[in-house]
Amino acid sequence: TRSTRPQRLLKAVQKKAIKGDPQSVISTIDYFCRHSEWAMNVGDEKGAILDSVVCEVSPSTALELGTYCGYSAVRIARLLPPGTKLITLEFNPDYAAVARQIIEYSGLQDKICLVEGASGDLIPKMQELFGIKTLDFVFLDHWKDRYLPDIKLLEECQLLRKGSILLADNVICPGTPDYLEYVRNSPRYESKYFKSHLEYTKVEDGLEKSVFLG
Ligand SMILES: CCNc1ncnc2c1ncn2[C@@H]1O[C@H](/C=C/CNC(=O)c2cc(-c3ccc(F)cc3)cc(O)c2O)[C@@H](O)[C@H]1O
Ligand SMILES: [Mg+2]
Repeated sequence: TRSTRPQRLLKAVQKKAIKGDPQSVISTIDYFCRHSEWAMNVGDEKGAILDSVVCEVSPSTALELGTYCGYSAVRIARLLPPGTKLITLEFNPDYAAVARQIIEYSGLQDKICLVEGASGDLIPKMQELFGIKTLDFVFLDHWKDRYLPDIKLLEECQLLRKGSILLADNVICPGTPDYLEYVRNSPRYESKYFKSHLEYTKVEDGLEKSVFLG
């Protein structure tokens, strides 16, 4: 049967990227998605904004919702201080399998904990599963109608503390209107929009950075 797009993306990484070199894996994926097949990675333009927020927060505990092929997991983990880990949740086993191989190829497997499962099931178990109290940084890039219910769940599970940073992809395209309305109007968040473009295109998109105020 025909290969899937994530499998073709993985093949391009294994063929063209330098093993153990995260930047080379990132550049190879961006080149493939710009010149061969578009894929829904956060991409290089929004990725640079993601990088700057990760560097600014320098999180001890970081969570990503929606691993897909692992592109943003590699982007985030390559910037994490030694001894810190990114937890990334992915509920599609085929995508998780590709992501594991891309993460391993980049050499960052010791800084990334990829957990297969749905955010709604795993978030309530995070403290016990990973021995964490709260999260310093959360990157949201999974199903757009799940951003709002999942941050409400993070609040309920007391996984956010005063100063926790949420960074959400695609708040314009495909768009997350209910999430935006919530973080921009809730007294519990201070929100800021970073205008950019949909990965590998000229279409407007952006990231929303929200600080939990406790
Ligand atoms: C059920 C909710 N919980 C979940 N828990 C764990 N993993 C989840 C979950 N939802 C979805 N996922 C996974 O996250 C990923 C889903 C991402 C959804 N992203 C998008 O739809 C998306 C879509 C576009 C886009 C933009 C313009 C277009 F014309 C076409 C597509 C661009 C993006 O940057 C996107 O992120 C998949 O790997 C999926 O298996
Ligand atoms: Mg996205």
